[in-house]
Amino acid sequence: MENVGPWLPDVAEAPVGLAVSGGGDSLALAWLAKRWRHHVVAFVVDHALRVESAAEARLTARRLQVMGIDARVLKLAPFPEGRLQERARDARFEALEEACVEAGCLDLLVAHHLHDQDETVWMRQHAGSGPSGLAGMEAVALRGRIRIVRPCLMLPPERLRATLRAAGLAWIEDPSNQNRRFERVRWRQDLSSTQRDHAREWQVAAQVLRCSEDRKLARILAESAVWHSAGWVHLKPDGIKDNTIAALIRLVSGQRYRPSREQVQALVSRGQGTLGGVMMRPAGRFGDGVMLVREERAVEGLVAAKAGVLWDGRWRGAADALPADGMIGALGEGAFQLDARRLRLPVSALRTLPALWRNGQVIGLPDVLEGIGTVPFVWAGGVPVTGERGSMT
Ligand SMILES: Nc1ncnc2c1ncn2[C@@H]1O[C@H](COP(=O)(O)OP(=O)(O)OP(=O)(O)O)[C@@H](O)[C@H]1O
Repeated sequence: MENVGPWLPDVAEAPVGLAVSGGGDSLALAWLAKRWRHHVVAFVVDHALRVESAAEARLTARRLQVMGIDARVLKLAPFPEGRLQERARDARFEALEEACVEAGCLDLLVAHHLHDQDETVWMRQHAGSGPSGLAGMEAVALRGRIRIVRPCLMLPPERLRATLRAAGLAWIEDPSNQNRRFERVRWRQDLSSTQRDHAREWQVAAQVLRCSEDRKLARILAESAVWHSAGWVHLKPDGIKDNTIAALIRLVSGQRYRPSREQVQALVSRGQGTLGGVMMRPAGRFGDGVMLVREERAVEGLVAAKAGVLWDGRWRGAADALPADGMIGALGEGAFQLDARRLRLPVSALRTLPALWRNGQVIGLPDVLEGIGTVPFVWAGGVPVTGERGSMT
């Protein structure tokens, strides 16, 4: 576990979180984790997509308790039709992140193993991914307010199952893991050991390349980009390159995914425009180069001002300052009486800041507007612009 640390001390206030589906891999990880530390807490997500899922989640929680592990079942609300696997994964991670924060966990262990990694790399190679994709899943990655840690990434699944058998423990076989409708399942069943070896070679080579590209990107950004606490970036002319723009679009939009290479190239050659929920245009009164600002048309609508709620994937309201009947939404029209010039902000950055609304009126400005804002909002964009990967170090 040293390779994927550093770890907080093993204390009750900061347990390590375990994502346990109830399948063999994650149950084996839970069993091993309990031997490694006293203070762990398991989260079992019930996607509520199959009738048996609630009973399975309860059974898994019981199995974990028998191992001496505190287990909590997180039941997901129904989600819309279409892109089922992707939606389920996103909703699962959101629920897991929320539960980790509540339980005081900084780290969440998931049980992806060597074969999962082979399949990921193989599928990405087929989809024409560059080094960033071919480098596969990271052993350590930041996601929102937690670290996702994959300690089993170098272990074949047989080892995990053998651990459970040796301990005399049972697990659940999810029927969707056999459903050949899903591309991953087909590769899981069909990849030969030679193909898996190829995938591992591509992965290692891509990881080395990705690391060095990440370092270069960090250097260029340090020299040419200025991040402003109101959620926008000024990028000097030397820094205007495809990879910097792609990374900054992801940062400013609060989204987890970068836009495609082709779209970024087209934007860079146009010199201005919108992409991925971000507007890029000449920096004007702020100097040479361009500014990247959240696109007003793309911001999320009003959300109820509940404790810790994330708005627009970018801003989180501080709990005790939010009135129960308030809503969080873009400042938008509420900005028209404010002097953006005096506040030293682009108008578009001002309009896309969060504000507290009630009955169509702004009742609280964000405290990033020094001197006039009173409502504490913290930047909570999901990923850092570089260095999100453990392999950077
Ligand atoms: N319903 C769930 N609840 C909690 N964690 C989950 C859930 N589904 C997946 N995970 C976590 O994400 C990891 C990867 O998910 P994936 O769907 O590939 O695993 P799985 O097929 O459920 O297998 P297993 O539980 O045997 O790892 C799991 O190992 C587990 O750590």
